[in-house]
Amino acid sequence: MNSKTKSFTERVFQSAAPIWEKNHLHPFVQGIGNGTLPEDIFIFYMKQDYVYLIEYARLFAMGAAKANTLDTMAKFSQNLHETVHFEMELHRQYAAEFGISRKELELTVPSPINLAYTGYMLNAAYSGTLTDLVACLLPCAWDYREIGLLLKAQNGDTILSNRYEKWIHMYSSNEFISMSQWLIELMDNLTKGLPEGELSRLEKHFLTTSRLEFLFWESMYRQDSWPI
Ligand SMILES: Cc1ncc(CO)c(N)n1
Repeated sequence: MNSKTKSFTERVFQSAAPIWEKNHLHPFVQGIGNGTLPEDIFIFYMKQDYVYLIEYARLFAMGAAKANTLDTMAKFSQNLHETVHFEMELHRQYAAEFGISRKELELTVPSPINLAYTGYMLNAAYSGTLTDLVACLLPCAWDYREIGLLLKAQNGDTILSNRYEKWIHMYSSNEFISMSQWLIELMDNLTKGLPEGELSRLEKHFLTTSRLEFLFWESMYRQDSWPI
């Protein structure tokens, strides 16, 4: 297949495959799937992910501001709403189970990798186009969907007795799947006919945030925070 017949998302799905495979096999991800991930590690992650999602939601708000059509603006606004009221509710529920208040969640100090990840995306989004913004966002939404579906398929009915069932349920839900599908289609529409120079810049964003996803899993597993 040459680059004329391959869509941008087909192209990056292939080039990011080795990174995504590492994400899917990561002991953190596998530990969610089979329920063996230690609770203290999961709590550390939930708190970090909560503040990550505040910045991720901000990217949707910026997407609305940069949108070129009213439909696109409406979709970004819907995704912002769903992230804040639906996805982050998962974190608030787990936190409540673990006796962590909403305030404490919100006051979590982002770890170095967390800050590197959101900082990279925010910088690309503030200084770039809507297409740069979506190229950065896409691996977050798309690979979580891959992980949600994979863990569901790998673990069958045992998921029902898994303490992380709600997490798996969230990322394999119809709402989450259709949100990431919309981003995939938007990305293909935005990149249609772009010159190779621009496509490779956008691919770099996609690969960088895919690698940051890996580093995020890795650093949460180790519970990395600031050394000083
Ligand atoms: C780090 C990270 N990436 C992606 C998602 C999916 O929204 C998430 N919750 N956290």
